[in-house]
Amino acid sequence: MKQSDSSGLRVSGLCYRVEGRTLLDGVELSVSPGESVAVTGPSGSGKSTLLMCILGLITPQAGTITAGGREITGLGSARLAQARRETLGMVFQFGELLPELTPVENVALPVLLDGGRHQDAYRRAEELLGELGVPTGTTPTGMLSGGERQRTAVARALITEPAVLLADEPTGALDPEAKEGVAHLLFTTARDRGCPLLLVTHDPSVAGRADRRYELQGGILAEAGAL
Ligand SMILES: Nc1ncnc2c1ncn2[C@@H]1O[C@H](COP(=O)(O)OP(=O)(O)OP(=O)(O)O)[C@@H](O)[C@H]1O
Repeated sequence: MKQSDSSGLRVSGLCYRVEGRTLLDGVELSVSPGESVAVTGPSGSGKSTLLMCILGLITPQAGTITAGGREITGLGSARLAQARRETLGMVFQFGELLPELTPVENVALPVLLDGGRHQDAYRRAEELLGELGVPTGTTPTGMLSGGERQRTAVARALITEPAVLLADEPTGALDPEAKEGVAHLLFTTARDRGCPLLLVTHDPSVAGRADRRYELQGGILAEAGAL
């Protein structure tokens, strides 16, 4: 894991409005290294929008975001893309993997795209997939089970040794057994690697695994049960 400073992930005064709707209204959030935070809230309340702001894929109207000691907000597009690649790991609901590539190829891809050595990228991808219990043969990723695909997505998020791990409904497309496996993997991985985990979910049992739980509603992020 690249050394993050003690701040982990820090979101301060974050505001995002779109088409006259305020989705984020002065959101404050800190996640320490090794700590996990789950965000729940009604559909359309802006949970994914919060993650998109942290990823720098959309620009908030106000506020600052610091990840691993690096300020994400206010960077130009090239430096933002670099900061995203080096600092943030993201797991999406449907993995967002290339189905025709093998799991090793999918996991190695971020390193190769960043100019890393082919041999190192493949070796590290195989190691990670082995640790996470995914077959490393020649089977295309699209033919794996849903749980194996999500484990591959977790491995891909981890290969760059991100300072912060983000997940948007990472178990939303899984059956109950696979869901438990992937949720367990995400939370233990974050804790064991000392990586802050910010996870968005509709699933109370997944949210219940987090160290802290928040609800986003009407633009306000508050501790679960406080709204
Ligand atoms: N660029 C945009 N233009 C118009 N509306 C937008 C834009 N971006 C987001 N929205 C709207 O903002 C709202 C919040 O979307 P978001 O995906 O963040 O919600 P969510 O809480 O993650 O929802 P879900 O739980 O259903 O995934 C939605 O109503 C969405 O349609």
